[in-house]
Amino acid sequence: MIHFQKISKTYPSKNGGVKALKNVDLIVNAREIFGVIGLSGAGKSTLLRLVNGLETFDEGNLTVDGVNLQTCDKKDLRALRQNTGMIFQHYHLLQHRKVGGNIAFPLELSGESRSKIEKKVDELLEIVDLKEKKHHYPAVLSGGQRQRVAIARALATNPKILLCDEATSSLDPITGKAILSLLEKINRELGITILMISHQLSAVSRICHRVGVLQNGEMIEQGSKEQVLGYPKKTYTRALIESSEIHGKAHLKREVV
Ligand SMILES: Nc1ncnc2c1ncn2[C@@H]1O[C@H](COP(=O)(O)OP(=O)(O)OP(=O)(O)O)[C@@H](O)[C@H]1O
Repeated sequence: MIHFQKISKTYPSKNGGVKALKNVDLIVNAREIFGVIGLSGAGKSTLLRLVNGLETFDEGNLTVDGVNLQTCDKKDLRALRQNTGMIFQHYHLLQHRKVGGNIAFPLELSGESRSKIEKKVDELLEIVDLKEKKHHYPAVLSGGQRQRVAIARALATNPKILLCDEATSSLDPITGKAILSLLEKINRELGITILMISHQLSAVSRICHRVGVLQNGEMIEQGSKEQVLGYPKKTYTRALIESSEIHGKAHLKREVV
């Protein structure tokens, strides 16, 4: 479980600081897919990066699978990072390593034996359906294939949580859907909790169980996907939906009891 309690974060600036997050309360339950939406600059990336300690916060309390981010030591933080995979819009693969080498990288860092690494790499290639590309360099892969490699690499250390930063935003709609289906499968079959941020409401609407809406650093609304996207309470959320591809999608309303 990821538990944000009254989290605030200000970046220093010449004009007295940019308030990126203001008193954010949020619970992401174990094994759910939670999506955070909001306009550019709303604070989505900041919120995501707090979860694995890539960013720090000023006020509040954040616990991730029982680890308190404010009080934990370096050892706890290392363990938390092993337990938390992350994927990005632009994949961030190591260009000089082949697909197998990219997936092996986190395992090499954690000192696993060669035989264990080989076995795990093959297992992960099977999950992301990319066995035949093991000995290819990232440069010769399509965007969707690169994202599959990034997903396999993120899963190498058997994380319980996967953070997705605009994971499908650079992909065409069909490839994006295939990646979303893969994320859904990972959530369902491996029980991995997924926290995703996206400006594509269609991506969030497709796979998330619950959704939160950030506006200027404030979490203004959160609830089930059907509630938030089908029956938004806030004008800001309504405007986001009306300007998106999901506007008018009946399935969001039908599913509300
Ligand atoms: N390292 C930084 N230093 C100063 N200000 C920052 C820094 N990172 C983010 N900000 C500011 O914090 C606010 C929130 O940024 P953040 O990147 O979290 O938003 P976002 O919703 O992810 O935006 P986008 O969708 O454009 O990536 C913005 O006003 C941004 O300019």
